[in-house]
Amino acid sequence: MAEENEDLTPITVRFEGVLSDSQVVTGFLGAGKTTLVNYILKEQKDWKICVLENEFGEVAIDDGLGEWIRLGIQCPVQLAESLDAPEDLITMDNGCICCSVRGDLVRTLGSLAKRRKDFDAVLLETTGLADPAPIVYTIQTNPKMSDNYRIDSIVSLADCKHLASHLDEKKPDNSVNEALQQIAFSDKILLNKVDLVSTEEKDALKARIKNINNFATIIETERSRAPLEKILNVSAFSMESILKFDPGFFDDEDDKKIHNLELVSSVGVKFEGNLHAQYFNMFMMDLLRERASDLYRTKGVLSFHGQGATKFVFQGVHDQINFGPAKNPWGEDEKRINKFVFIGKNLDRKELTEGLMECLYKESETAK
Ligand SMILES: Nc1nc2c(ncn2[C@@H]2O[C@H](COP(=O)(O)OP(=O)(O)OP(=O)(O)O)[C@@H](O)[C@H]2O)c(=O)[nH]1
Repeated sequence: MAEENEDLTPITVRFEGVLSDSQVVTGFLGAGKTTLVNYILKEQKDWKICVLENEFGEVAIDDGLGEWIRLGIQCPVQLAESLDAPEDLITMDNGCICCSVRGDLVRTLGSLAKRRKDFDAVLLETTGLADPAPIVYTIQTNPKMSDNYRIDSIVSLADCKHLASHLDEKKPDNSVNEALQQIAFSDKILLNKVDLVSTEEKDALKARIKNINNFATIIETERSRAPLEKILNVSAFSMESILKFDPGFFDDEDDKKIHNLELVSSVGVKFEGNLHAQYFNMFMMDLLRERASDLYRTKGVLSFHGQGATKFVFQGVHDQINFGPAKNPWGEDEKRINKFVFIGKNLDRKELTEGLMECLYKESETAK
């Protein structure tokens, strides 16, 4: 607790190299997360990476506790200090990362922040049963965290052989299907263990994943060996990344309807015009009040009436939304196309589209 209150190194500039990237690696039990982490540590030579692993297995079963284990910092240059010292081992309060570990994550990342010069990035490997949302919340909502870390991307391992059955699993009322949630949250999905399935099985799973999260990039892998440039330092989570929406995302609506067997799906909405700031705020407030728990990810690129060429972007996880101007304004000849992405449960495309279009600014409103 004492550590949480300690001051961290002051930050002068954000998003310009002083922050450490943090990569969240998630995926169901046995999907290949550790294989990915080992592969990254072995193959990449440019970054000093610190790995945090949240174990929830034998330790948890034995004594009800899990542990954040700092596995070590891998770097091209030998570090002076050993990270195997006992004080580097941080014990969780209780249970799984998605339930109660936030305090420990803050403490761990907080103490690591003081040694930021020793590493460039943090890899957080969740347990196979973790819901990634609390990690995102922790890093984004705690100022000490958001001043020191930015989430580069959420990478999910999908086991080609077993994911479908995990997705099919019916959970008791009100409990989440973790496998589904991990897919819904991800920016990058590694379709792993392709060696164990036929092309047809693989394609079927891919279609199903796209139906849940059509926004994430899917990369087929064996032994988690994804091209590093596609998964590291990709800024896939950032608000700016939403400006790089796959143009096809908004077009193949029919395709998404066909397989809509899951409750979780992705909906893209785009239309031209300027939004009425007040109406849009009201729309979002209502939506989040009623549906925050169903909305895993939201992203948007917006043009507002009265804001000149400023392009706005937002991205959110449940009810926590980051909103602000994009790095670059609207181009002189650029059409003011607003784009929105929603990934969540029970999404109604028509309702979302109509609700958003009602937020359009109409010239008649200032005519009087
Ligand atoms: N056939 C095959 N096996 C793989 C592949 N990738 C990983 N494995 C194996 O799958 C098993 C589980 O891999 P891990 O990397 O430990 O999976 P994990 O997601 O970290 O597992 P948990 O920590 O239990 O959640 C290991 O025996 C790996 O060697 C693959 O592409 N093909």
